Amino acid sequence: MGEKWVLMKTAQTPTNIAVIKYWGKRDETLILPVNDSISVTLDPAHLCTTTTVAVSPAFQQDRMWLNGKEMSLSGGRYQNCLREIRKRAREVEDKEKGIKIEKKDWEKLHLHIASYNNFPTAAGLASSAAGFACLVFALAKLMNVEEDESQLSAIARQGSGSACRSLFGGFVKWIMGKEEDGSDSLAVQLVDEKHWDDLFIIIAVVSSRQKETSSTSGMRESVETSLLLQHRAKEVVPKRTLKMEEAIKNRDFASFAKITCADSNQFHAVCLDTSPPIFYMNDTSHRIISHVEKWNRSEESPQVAYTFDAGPNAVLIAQNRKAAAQLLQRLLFSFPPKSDTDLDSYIIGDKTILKDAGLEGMKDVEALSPHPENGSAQKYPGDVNYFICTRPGKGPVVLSNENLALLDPETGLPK
Ligand SMILES: Nc1ncnc2c1ncn2[C@@H]1O[C@H](COP(=O)(O)OP(=O)(O)OP(=O)(O)O)[C@@H](O)[C@H]1O
Ligand SMILES: C[C@@](O)(CCOP(=O)(O)OP(=O)(O)O)CC(=O)O
Repeated sequence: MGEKWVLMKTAQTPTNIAVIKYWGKRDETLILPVNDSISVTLDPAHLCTTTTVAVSPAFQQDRMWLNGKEMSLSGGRYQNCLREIRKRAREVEDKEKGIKIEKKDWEKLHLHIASYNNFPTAAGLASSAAGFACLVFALAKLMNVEEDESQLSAIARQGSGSACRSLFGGFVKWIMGKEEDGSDSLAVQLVDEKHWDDLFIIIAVVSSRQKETSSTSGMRESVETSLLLQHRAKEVVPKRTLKMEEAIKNRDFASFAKITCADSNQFHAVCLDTSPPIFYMNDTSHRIISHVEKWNRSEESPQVAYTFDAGPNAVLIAQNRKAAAQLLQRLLFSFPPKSDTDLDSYIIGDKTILKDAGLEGMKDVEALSPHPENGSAQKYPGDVNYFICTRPGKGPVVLSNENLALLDPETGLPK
């Protein structure tokens, strides 16, 4: 194999937000959780990872570039994913390019990987979930791997637990499994993204000053010190997961919202029950919860569910566009942008919701009046960095348009 050919594949993968949280491992290396979890996949049109993987006999070593900067692949999580996917690589033939790779060649051939997140990395928006899912999915396509998405999810899981849920669109369950080798700890799709397409999601990216504890170390500390975590994993989550599956199947928003909020709150209670306690939410997060709770209580049935991961950002799931438009009015009244920010950069993603909310410019935001149920007309300009408007979305796809590849087809280096 002295030739200079380069063979590539590019894939795009969504991120996801858990409505029943994964928090705690029973095996740190294999990344096996102490409970099942359920998530909704977010529309990749607004939040996604694109990854190009390439193989060539000319490559001297495995290399990776994340958002244009070369990074090390020596970490255990990357090595585990690469090893597991290489094991499953099969013969690949591209007759047009005159390339033939035998199964055994994959052991010696090196890879180049370039990845780009269209949203901030390591900012509490689950970049590791989309990132590892995309890496595994793209490599599986390049290497002609036979395994289905669930089996690939068990590999992505070894990069970051929550990544296993990004192999599917719609609503996804990560089954914790029982086997010691982790072979049955994988994700399955509950319903696809079309099943409940009324839902609309608004993410408040909340400004935070302090550096948070990473999910990995936070959950390790919770497993070591929180009795509430033990109770949650054994008694609460198994029952809650069944109820959540029912709510999703029946599109029962009242039940969905109740369980989603309760589970987010219990996850943060576990963090407080950890020694030393971990604080992921801040005053702005608490204010958003209080707004949503008051509004839901003032209506006949809940309009919005909230959930927070290991950080202060609020993910707000509205039962439909109408509720989302009303939510946006409420949010923009209390959390307007700073005076030097325009609405166009403050509301990103699916901006069509602005029109539904009657908010075409800053003057409409300034004209908003307080909502009676809130009981406070106080404003907090600048406490939210920006809002991302999105919806439940589809799972990973291969991008066949070569122009979208992140590596040069001749050199295999970043474009
Ligand atoms: N596109 C990507 N491809 C491969 N790895 C990625 C990618 N994006 C992020 N990662 C990995 O994930 C790490 C960031 O994960 P981290 O858990 O700190 O943040 P996050 O996932 O954005 O936020 P959170 O877990 O709090 O929601 C990066 O340092 C990198 O190792
Ligand atoms: C709060 C969470 O977002 C925790 C996610 O944890 P990670 O998947 O980031 O942790 P590692 O498996 O150690 O990489 C809840 C969830 O996504 O279920």
